[in-house]
Amino acid sequence: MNLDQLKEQAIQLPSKVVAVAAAEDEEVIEAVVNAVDQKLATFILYGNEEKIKSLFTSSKNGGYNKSEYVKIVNANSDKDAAKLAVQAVNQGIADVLMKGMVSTSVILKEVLNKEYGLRAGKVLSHVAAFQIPDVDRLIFVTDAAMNIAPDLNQKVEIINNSVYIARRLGLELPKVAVLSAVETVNPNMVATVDGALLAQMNKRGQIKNCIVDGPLAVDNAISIHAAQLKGIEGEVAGRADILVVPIIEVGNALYKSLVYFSKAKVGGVIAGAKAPIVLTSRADSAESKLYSLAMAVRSVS
Ligand SMILES: CCCC(=O)SCCNC(=O)CCNC(=O)[C@H](O)C(C)(C)COP(=O)(O)OP(=O)(O)OC[C@H]1O[C@@H](n2cnc3c(N)ncnc32)[C@H](O)[C@@H]1OP(=O)(O)O
Repeated sequence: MNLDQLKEQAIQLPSKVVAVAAAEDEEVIEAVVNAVDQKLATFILYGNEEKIKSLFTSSKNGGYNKSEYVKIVNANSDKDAAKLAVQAVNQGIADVLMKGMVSTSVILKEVLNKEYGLRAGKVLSHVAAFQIPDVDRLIFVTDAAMNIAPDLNQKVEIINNSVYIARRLGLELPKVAVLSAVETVNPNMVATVDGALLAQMNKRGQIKNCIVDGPLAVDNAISIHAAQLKGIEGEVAGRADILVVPIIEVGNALYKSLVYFSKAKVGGVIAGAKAPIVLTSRADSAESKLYSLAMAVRSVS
């Protein structure tokens, strides 16, 4: 499966309503126009109404002629836009939340709001799916965007969320590599200890529906040759589908390196909430935002 096939599958599903927080951004509007044209979703756009309309009328987006599929709701600030969009999802008016030109922490704080947010009693975490040139499968990376320095229990939930998304996308038994700098346990490196514990928890049935191994370095997680050179055996080494990073900085650097150095395509969602949340980086392309929307639609249906 690649991201275009994923998008095609999502298009076949009943259309979903997406609430966008602070939609006044060219790439966001381009993604919205593409999604509407491809019948992927309909939208409620929260933000500066005037700016949003002017972006629609810019030549690239071909005029605001999508009113049947796009509703605009004026908001006085980014925070207001985030709050209104979150509330729309909470109230079931929309099925998916999408971040526009609002900072990640502002929208996530609204998502975590106890009164009107999207908590579902689980850890929320980001799952990104990469289509990398010369790699024959999607590679999932988690968590590059939400949990800053997760502890062992949070890592269990981060794995569960990523496995849920991978399975929704058709991977029956995802192979999960818990990343560290080395593949042996070093008590001074928490990530190696957590990797070993998570692998054991998986063997004992405490983490289900996947095969977990760790600690593994990136090379022996994704390259069979590298794994063989180190004498690392097992079903995950060299064949990992999901890479679990120890801290957000590692995930974020891996995410951006794949996009900028390897020309990877990416889609991503936050899982574990009442509804999927599309949280791409501001610099992500309109295409990437569309893949993220497809991933969200696919994971909610
Ligand atoms: C990948 C492309 C996109 C990007 O590049 S994104 C850029 C990088 N990402 C970021 O900057 C966001 C990093 N994360 C954060 O800033 C913060 O963790 C975040 C999500 C805003 C939460 O911050 P705060 O509101 O300060 O959180 P806090 O620790 O004080 O907790 C407040 C309440 O929320 C809860 N909470 C926090 N993170 C959670 C999670 N992941 N899942 C479920 N619940 C969570 C936390 O337990 C606490 O609950 P309670 O009030 O004790 O009931």
